[in-house]
Amino acid sequence: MIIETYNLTKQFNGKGGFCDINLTVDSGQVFGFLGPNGAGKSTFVKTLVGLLYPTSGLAYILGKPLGDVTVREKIGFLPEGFKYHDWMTGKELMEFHAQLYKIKNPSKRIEELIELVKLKGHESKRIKNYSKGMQQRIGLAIALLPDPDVVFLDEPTSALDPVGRIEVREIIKGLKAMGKTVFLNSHLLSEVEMVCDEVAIINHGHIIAKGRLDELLKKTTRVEITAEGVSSDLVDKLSSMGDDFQIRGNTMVLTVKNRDDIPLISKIVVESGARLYELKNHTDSLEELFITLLGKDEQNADHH
Ligand SMILES: Nc1ncnc2c1ncn2[C@@H]1O[C@H](COP(=O)(O)OP(=O)(O)OP(=O)(O)O)[C@@H](O)[C@H]1O
Repeated sequence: MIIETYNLTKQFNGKGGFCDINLTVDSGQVFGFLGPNGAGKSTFVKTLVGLLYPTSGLAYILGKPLGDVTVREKIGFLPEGFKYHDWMTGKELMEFHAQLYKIKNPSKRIEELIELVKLKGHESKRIKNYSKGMQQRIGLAIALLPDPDVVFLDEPTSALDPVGRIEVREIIKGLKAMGKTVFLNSHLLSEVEMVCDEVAIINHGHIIAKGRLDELLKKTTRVEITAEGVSSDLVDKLSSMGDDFQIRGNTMVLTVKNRDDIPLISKIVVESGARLYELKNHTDSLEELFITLLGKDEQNADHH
């Protein structure tokens, strides 16, 4: 296990931050940590990389407790909106960070990374002349300098244009292919949907959903059935098969946990004697799931 947290909590004078987070991230995963602004994503990552001290709970990175110095050498971190020494050139900035990481003979590594983040030809320009996207990419190269086993990226694409986003997405996929674990903080859901294996959704410092992306999305298949001659018996049966059952005229709508329930639903409708005109299903995108879960959490909220 690369990351394990047990009731990990960080609060600032009893407020903000995050609370009782239990997460595990397997080796080689791209893990998406999602939540609206102020949900606690950055505080969580800063706590994991050792920049903030937790209020309570336990966590292990690469099997070692938080703050272990040997682990810090194997962690890469791209902070959100980091302000670099902008009078330095890209190459100087990387050399400076290589020194901090105590990397011996870093020239080859620096060259490879500059290539990887597509800054070849720009390495002798000063950071202040870099575009936001280039600054983000040099930050990514710095995060990768120690050849980390796990890399934490806090909103790596928020400053980027669509082309830059695709490039960062490709880099993340490349890291995964190299067997690295990537922990990605983001509020850009479609991005996460394209690269992540597992996600956790955080709201007001609490996890409101987590799991494999494909399974979370499977859980919310909306089925719309249009039929005539619907008996009350059929209504009873269908309403017990899923959540949020509604009936409007000839149309019944329900949410089923498992997409594989759909053939069964059509069988039940037909066998009840009703005439089935249409059966549509719609699996939520991550964005729709996110909005639904946040909405439910706000309704049930007793934590804010
Ligand atoms: N140093 C601090 N002192 C006091 N409160 C803080 C501090 N840092 C963060 N918070 C509070 O903790 C909560 C979580 O903030 P955090 O920055 O972790 O959220 P986030 O999900 O990363 O949001 P964003 O996407 O806007 O960066 C917020 O309510 C924030 O105001």
